[in-house]
Amino acid sequence: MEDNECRDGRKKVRLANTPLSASQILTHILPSGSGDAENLQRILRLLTSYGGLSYAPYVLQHHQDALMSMWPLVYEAVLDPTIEPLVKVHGKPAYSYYGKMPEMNGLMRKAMSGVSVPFMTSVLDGYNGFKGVKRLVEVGGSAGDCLRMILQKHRFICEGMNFDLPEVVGEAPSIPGVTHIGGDMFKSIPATDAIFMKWVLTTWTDDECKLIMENCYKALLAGGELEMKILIKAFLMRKILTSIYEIIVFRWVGHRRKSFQSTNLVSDIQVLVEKLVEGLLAVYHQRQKQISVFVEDEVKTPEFPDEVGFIFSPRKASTCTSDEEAISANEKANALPEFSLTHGIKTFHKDGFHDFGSARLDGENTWSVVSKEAKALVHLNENALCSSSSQPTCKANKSGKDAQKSRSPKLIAVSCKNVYIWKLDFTF
Ligand SMILES: C[S@@+](CC[C@H](N)C(=O)[O-])C[C@H]1O[C@@H](n2cnc3c(N)ncnc32)[C@H](O)[C@@H]1O
Repeated sequence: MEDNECRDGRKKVRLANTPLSASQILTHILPSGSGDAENLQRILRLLTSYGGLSYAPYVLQHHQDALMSMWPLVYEAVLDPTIEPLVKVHGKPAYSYYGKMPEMNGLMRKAMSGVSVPFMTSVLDGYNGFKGVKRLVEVGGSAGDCLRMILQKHRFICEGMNFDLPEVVGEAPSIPGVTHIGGDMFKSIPATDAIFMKWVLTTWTDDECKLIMENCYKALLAGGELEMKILIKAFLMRKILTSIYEIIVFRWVGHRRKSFQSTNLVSDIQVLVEKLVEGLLAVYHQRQKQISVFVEDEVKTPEFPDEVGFIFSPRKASTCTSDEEAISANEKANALPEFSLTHGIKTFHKDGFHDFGSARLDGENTWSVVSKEAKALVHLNENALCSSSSQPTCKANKSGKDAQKSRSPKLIAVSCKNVYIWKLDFTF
């Protein structure tokens, strides 16, 4: 056999410019016939390049000496949780340490680009929750890849701000329409009308997350001309290398300032964060139990805004529109009742819902399946709620404007095999 040939069963295959399967590659590099093609395939899949990006920097980043050296101390986190292992080894928490090491910082940025760009491609494929947003801040946006992709898809967003640590944005590439802003999310976040945050809260403790979210809330208060309702949507996706990731979009929609002013910011935040944490835990635990649907106590009729492509957003989102247009559009779309928040999440088990998540999900191509399942879920919930009680809201839901007003969605999560959509609506 020539050097540029390999064997595929009985056939000889030329190597040049031909896609090769893992077993074909194996016969060429190990002509004795040994080796495991499936494992080779797995490694190749991990290292596949996507337009020049790959998971390789992520793998390298997690195997740097500086990070590996903390593993022998991991057990000490149990004995003494006051100092994390990385601080014990290097005297600083991770991000402060990276900040002093330009090479580590650069690798971190590349690692995030390698995992985030393909990930965001599939998220943006199915998510339309940015309609009406004009100014968008990404908190902890690293090199700005996610923001760039959001702005490329949604031309109506006039201004993008990538907010990250000064050492990180200092080296970030320039991106049309995006301003890189250095700062500390634990201190303050630039005023804006919407915030995108992905894979940031995962790093921090509950108390730290509360602080970050409180700053998000303040940034929206300072920047948002649209108020009344905070819409939080969190998308949790389980991916190959890690457990559960979070993506959150915060934004104001609707406008009714007077009802907002009557609420207490600190306790709202408290409840909001508790709900977020509870919601994340509920979704996580339910996933473990392979149960598909959770609905909070007081849900009457679940509302799925635009992330699954139906209800909401009557406005054409092709250009930067005026605030008035945005407000009136949002008013129509969000004729929601006064502020109400409740504690506690009840898990909702219903025979027949188990079929959710049974649809086959192939890797990245999950959103259309999620969308279908979400629609079916709405339908099932409406039927279940209307038929199971004499709730007056069910009747109201059947007719036009009243139906909109009677909706008081609190929390709903849909789980599929490896994707979770999670959202919370807070109405003021
Ligand atoms: C896991 S990365 C996620 C990057 C990006 N969101 C993505 O999904 O590709 C977390 C980001 O949070 C940033 N970060 C950490 N501490 C921060 C702080 N105090 N203020 C602002 N950003 C911070 C890091 O520099 C890093 O870019």
